[in-house]
Amino acid sequence: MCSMIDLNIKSLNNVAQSPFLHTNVFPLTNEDYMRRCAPVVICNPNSKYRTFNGSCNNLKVPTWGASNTPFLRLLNAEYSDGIYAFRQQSNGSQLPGAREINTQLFLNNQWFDDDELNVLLMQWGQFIAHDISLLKPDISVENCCAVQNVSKIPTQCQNVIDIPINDPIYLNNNKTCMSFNRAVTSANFSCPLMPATFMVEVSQYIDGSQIYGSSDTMATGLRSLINGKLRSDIVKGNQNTVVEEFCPQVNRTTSQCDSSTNSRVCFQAGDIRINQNLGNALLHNLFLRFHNHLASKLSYMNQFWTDEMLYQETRKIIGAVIQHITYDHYLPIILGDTYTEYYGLFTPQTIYNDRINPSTSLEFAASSFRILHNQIPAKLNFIDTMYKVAFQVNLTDWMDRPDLLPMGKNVDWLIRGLVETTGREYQASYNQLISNFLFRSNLPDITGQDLLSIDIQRGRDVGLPVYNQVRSICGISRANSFDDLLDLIPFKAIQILKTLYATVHDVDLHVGALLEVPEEGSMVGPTTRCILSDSFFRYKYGDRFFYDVQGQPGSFSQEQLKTIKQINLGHVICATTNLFTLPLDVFKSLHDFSSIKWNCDEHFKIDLEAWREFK
Ligand code: HEM
Ligand SMILES: [Ca+2]
Repeated sequence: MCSMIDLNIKSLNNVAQSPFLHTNVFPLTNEDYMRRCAPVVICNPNSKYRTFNGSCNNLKVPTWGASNTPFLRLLNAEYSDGIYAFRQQSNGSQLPGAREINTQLFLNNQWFDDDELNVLLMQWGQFIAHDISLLKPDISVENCCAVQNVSKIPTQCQNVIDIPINDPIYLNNNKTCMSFNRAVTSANFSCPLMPATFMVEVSQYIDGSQIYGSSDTMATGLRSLINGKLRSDIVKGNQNTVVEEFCPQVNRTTSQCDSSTNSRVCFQAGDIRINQNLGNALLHNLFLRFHNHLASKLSYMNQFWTDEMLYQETRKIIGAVIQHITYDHYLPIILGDTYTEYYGLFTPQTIYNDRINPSTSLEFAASSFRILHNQIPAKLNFIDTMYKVAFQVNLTDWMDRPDLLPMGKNVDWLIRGLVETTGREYQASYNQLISNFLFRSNLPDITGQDLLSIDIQRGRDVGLPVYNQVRSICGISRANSFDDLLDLIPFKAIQILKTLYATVHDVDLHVGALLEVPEEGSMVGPTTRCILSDSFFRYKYGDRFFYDVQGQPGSFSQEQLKTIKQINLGHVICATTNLFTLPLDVFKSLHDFSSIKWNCDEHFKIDLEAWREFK
């Protein structure tokens, strides 16, 4: 385990880049934190296991990718004062309001075509997002709208979202303000830097930190310390038979849960967002069960293994499974399979490169990966064993309230719902409910929020570069006029952009990217695809513990790798629920239910023989 520093500054000058970015010039600020504030860390190069916070993965720059270190900037910060104030248009005027943009460009664009892909695909994306990124808003003032008339508006409340007077949804509520809290900066971590620098508060590698936690203390608190298992709540049936296992619960009044909602259940996991919505809470619960299931099997096989060995070996397998599902099953659908293969995101074996910075980029976290917010459905289906929709809930009615999950057969019914409900087709809009009624809370002034406006505003908060600049760093020609955008954005949308922005150089990254039409075979536009690929390239080639890297102290044996490569999300579902059958490709729903003949017992069995150790 690491303690204090051993930072080799020289190695920072020698970074390698992904093949997706067409530039060799990167912001100098990327190194400021490393030079001025990074703690000294001494690593054990022989450790077989990852640290919880991600440090010591890169032995030359041990803090790369660690929790509580800054986001990477691919391009310079865009602030009107060069430091922290929101960007202005090129003619010095204010940018169009984020909500104004949503109402003019996106709100009425929703259509209802379904895809053959299912809602589980969306949910996997969010689960991964929480593994690699957490940018916390400064919520020391809860409702920023309430402090707009005070003589000195608190800094984090100075950029609330204006609601236009003719807003189609909020019109009747006399709402003029939507609360927005700016994100905490490195100054909150005793490291004031200029321009504003933002910190990732989770381990940035794809390592299951949302399950296990991103610090030693958090990880220990989640362990049972018996037979390698995680702490859990067992819900018992009538005859005291064990029926279901859930993540442990904590009191709602803790910071983990929003006490303003009238709900009972508050789960605990490695990531504070576990309770944010039912689908996310569901995946967390399945992975907790999966961990405990694998730990039991390993312990039965290797009875002399200690709790620590069982826990760490299981954690290692779970991290590998998450990476395997992400790179081999999820990304080819999102980015296109020919593309992922061509650019080495989908390869038989990863060669680790210690010059690749594995950190999460701001462009990725504050915009590009959030483009997939457009996959979120308005409603979730709970589907029974007869494949009938037992009931339906609005996703936004259950934000921060996972109460439904431990009731009746809801775990089974919801996972069947995610698998059997077709997803939202790629489109330049978010669904109506998430665009208007996100976090509808009991507070009198807040009738609802708009995720798309928040995403646009968050981009400005962290000083994201404009759309045109990101296009060019991605090798797409820089537009000189609005009409040059016609290569990627539909004509009608460009006409509206002209009414909103002063010039084409002012268009926000999130706005331009969401309007782009995806290329054949991919689910996102070319600019988004470039930034997503850049990040997933970093998380793969910059991770010394990536599951198929060979020659490291913790590398899997060939036999073990073979087993991991056979596992998909279907195996996880079969091992942790009462479902008997699944589609073979678990991210695709089958409209014809009679064709679902893939039995859990036959097709989704896991054999851990490769982990048997002979003493
Ligand atoms: C299930 C529905 C989802 C809900 C309700 C939801 C909601 C949210 C909210 C409220 C935020 C924070 C906004 C802010 O204050 O800046 C956020 C951030 C984010 N979301 Fe989602 N989201 C969902 C699904 C997804 C999906 C499917 C993806 C990607 C595939 C995704 C990727 C992200 C990312 C990357 C962030 C930034 C994380 C950070 O750095 O803190 N989300 N989401
Ligand atoms: Ca992580």
